[in-house]
Amino acid sequence: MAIERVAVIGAGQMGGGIAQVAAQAGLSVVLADATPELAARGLSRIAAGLGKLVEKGKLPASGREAVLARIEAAPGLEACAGADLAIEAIVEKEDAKRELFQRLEPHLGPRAILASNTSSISITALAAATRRPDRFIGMHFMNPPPVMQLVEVIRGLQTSDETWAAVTTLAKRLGKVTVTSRDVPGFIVNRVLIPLINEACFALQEGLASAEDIDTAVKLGLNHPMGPLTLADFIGLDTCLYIAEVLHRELGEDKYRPAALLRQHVAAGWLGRKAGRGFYRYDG
Ligand SMILES: CC(=O)CC(=O)SCCNC(=O)CCNC(=O)[C@H](O)C(C)(C)COP(=O)(O)OP(=O)(O)OC[C@H]1O[C@@H](n2cnc3c(N)ncnc32)[C@H](O)[C@@H]1OP(=O)(O)O
Ligand SMILES: NC(=O)C1=CN([C@@H]2O[C@H](COP(=O)(O)OP(=O)(O)OC[C@H]3O[C@@H](n4cnc5c(N)ncnc54)[C@H](OP(=O)(O)O)[C@@H]3O)[C@@H](O)[C@H]2O)C=CC1
Repeated sequence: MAIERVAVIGAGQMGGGIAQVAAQAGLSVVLADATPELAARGLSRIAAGLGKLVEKGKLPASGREAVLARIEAAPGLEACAGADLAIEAIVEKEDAKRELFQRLEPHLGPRAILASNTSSISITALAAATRRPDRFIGMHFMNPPPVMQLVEVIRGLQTSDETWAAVTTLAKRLGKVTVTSRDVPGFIVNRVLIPLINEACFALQEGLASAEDIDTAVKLGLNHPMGPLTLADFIGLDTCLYIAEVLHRELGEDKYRPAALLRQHVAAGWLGRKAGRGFYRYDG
């Protein structure tokens, strides 16, 4: 089935980025969040991101307007009616996601596909909470979605071949490279990344070196674009903790236990760049 109209639910850093990518590829997009303010905030972040591209001469000003015109920012879920695909990008909590899908489904047509951008939660379990488990799939974009090439496609036990083919084709139309993962906690990327970030938190907690030196060592020593603590701040420390908890609980091995320092930062509300403070401070 061809996908022309996409709804993105959750206008945070990922939802906004996914909406932007879809609109840049010519699709019609609804960006929904709980309140008008949150939906509008998502849209203004997209406008700012596109503005950077105009400044760099990579997009004409008219192109920016055309992309923005394809995105409707909406409070609530009613505006998602008519979507061929709904991509959920709300907080990384299973209960919240299940509840959202149950509220969303009555607004969608019977053939619409449901996708979750979850970083770690079982697609099979989320699918089972809906009435269309065969048309449910994981579509995991990387942060920031407009820049990163990869989309992980995660098949739940019930995902049909048709759903997989439609979503993989769409991801390619969005200019992304896809990999397909089985539905195992953390999938591919976070199975590898979150233990790295968590280990950096343990290293900091143990006083192995300063945050700056841990980051510089990994950045320059391994040629990563960002050190792991900077990357954790960029992802959001709450999101990193929730993913680490899923890995620990579901894979059942002590090696995945989240560092106490990570828990403490989240408890303090130091959630990273989006909160103005994480392992580092971000002014303005
Ligand atoms: C947690 C999970 O579940 C999974 C995950 O996502 S894990 C996290 C994965 N992400 C990463 O690992 C990111 C690592 N960091 C990086 O790759 C880089 O630091 C970064 C891309 C984030 C920023 O790179 P940078 O060079 O410092 O920034 P910047 O120069 O502003 O942007 C880089 C390019 O992206 C483009 N860009 C930035 N924002 C953009 C936007 N909103 N829309 C379109 N293009 C954008 C810029 O135009 C620029 O392009 P050129 O190089 O061609 O000029
Ligand atoms: N950050 C990252 O690097 C990546 C994250 N992801 C995944 O994407 C999803 C979103 O992450 P991210 O964008 O970083 O998170 P953000 O915190 O930036 O955004 C989440 C958005 O969803 C809203 N929201 C939260 N709970 C609900 C709810 N119950 N109903 C409706 N809206 C809600 C939030 O509103 P409010 O601000 O009011 O809470 C916010 O606007 C998570 O599943 C995460 O694991 C995937 C890849 C990378």
